[in-house]
Amino acid sequence: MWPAALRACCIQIAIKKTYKTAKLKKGTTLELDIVDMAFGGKGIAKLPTENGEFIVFVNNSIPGQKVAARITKKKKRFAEAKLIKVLQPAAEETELPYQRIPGAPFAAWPIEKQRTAKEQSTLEMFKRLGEWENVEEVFEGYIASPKSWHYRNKMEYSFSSLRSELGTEEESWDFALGFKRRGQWWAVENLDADSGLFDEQLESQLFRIREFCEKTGLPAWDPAKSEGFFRFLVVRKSFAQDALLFNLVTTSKGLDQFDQAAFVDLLKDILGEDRLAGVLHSLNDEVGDAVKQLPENQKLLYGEPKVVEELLGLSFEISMQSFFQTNPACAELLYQRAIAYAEEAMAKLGQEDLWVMDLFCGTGTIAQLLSRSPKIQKIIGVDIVPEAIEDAAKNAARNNIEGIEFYAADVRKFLWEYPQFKQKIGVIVLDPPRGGIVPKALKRVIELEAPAIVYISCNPATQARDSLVLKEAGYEAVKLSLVDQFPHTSHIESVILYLKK
Ligand SMILES: C[S@@+](CC[C@H](N)C(=O)[O-])C[C@H]1O[C@@H](n2cnc3c(N)ncnc32)[C@H](O)[C@@H]1O
Repeated sequence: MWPAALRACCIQIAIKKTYKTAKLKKGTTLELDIVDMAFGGKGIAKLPTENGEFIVFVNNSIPGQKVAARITKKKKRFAEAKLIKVLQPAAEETELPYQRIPGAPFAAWPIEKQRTAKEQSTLEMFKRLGEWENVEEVFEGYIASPKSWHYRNKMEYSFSSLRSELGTEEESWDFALGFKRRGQWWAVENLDADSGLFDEQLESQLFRIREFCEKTGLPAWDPAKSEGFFRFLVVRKSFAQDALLFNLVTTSKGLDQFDQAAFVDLLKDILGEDRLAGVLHSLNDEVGDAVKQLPENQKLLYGEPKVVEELLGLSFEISMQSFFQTNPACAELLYQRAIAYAEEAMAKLGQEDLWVMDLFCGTGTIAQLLSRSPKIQKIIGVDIVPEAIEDAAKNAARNNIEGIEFYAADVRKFLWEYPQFKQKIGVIVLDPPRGGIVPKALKRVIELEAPAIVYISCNPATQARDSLVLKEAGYEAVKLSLVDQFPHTSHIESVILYLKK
């Protein structure tokens, strides 16, 4: 018998496979062992090749998993691959009492593991993309979501006449309502049970909505022909009211055969009248695959077209098309941190009559919270969505807050058209959408010459890119916090305080 060490060594030699880099082509499917994680929820597999180690990044996979993944992009030393299937879960993954959905790829991974992976990979990314060497020194901590489950206040379900079998790539022509299978836009996996992310009462009965719609005889959206009747079901929830607002999006083809009153009755039956805030029906005849909730194409079938949410003692009326933070309990912590950074900057400035700008202000949440500060004389809020600005103005009135100037405008155009704000602003709060700030808009922001910027981002990678530009312009990042607004996903929110040198 060979000694144990020698036996182990021989086994390793036997199973260690060397890959030919030429064979690692786009379109090739591989079985991979995920050993680490990079920013953005990309699992890392390391393959030995004739040229040394070759890295494969697999979206939405976690260390410890064995996966099947297809190469989508190949470079000299690494490739990107699309997750096809988890062949073997990681040892740390747990059984869940929920239906797994594509939007929550890490749900079975303990939340503490998610935290470590998100924290480390985000700091690493800031160092690399943002050239931010001392990031650990200014990092003030990771704020966990107060709720790990049922934290979301909005869901968009899709209808499709192409159903994807759960957990497989098999598709069949069938009436489906749920979520699009990961990585593609045509086939939908039925949601037949609570996903653990949104509203348990609704999701455990969503199948009844599917059955009702199918029985009407009207077709679900056919992604191949770009036609059909049922397209999307968007649901917004208020935790304060404990009520849901629905928007059913259909085409107009067959509208006269659709019994709207019966649809409302079904929702009342599912939730009970107390939990049904309102029902809207929107028409969208465009072929593009976007929800499009234009108010001019909307009819209110029941209740109110809005819900009311409460955050940090203020109350906010939110319409279907306005942005509102998806995880309100965690948003309170995010806002508190952003306000603390703004206040710290204001204390340094030492003035009592500051002007503050809340750019990309949505329904004006941050502007209204800032209005409590005695050091601020004037607040200007800007957002491109007119309904969000209408909501912002109404919300300020509702909260008895006066004097905030809200503008419905593109930030870049606004700053171009109102040059009078240059050198007048003490603190700028920036909270752009996931794509970040377009370079011309960032240039205009820099031209304001504000001594401090508080930049909130739901995509730290674009924030890291913007940080380089801000650094060039003399802004030093002095504080950073990460906030887990999106448990079970690869996403993370970050808040940075920049001071002008
Ligand atoms: C991440 S949200 C932030 C909203 C707000 N600060 C909050 O916490 O509720 C980004 C906002 O940017 C707005 N937006 C997107 N592009 C814009 C642009 N070019 N100019 C102005 N606002 C824009 C969106 O309508 C959305 O309300």
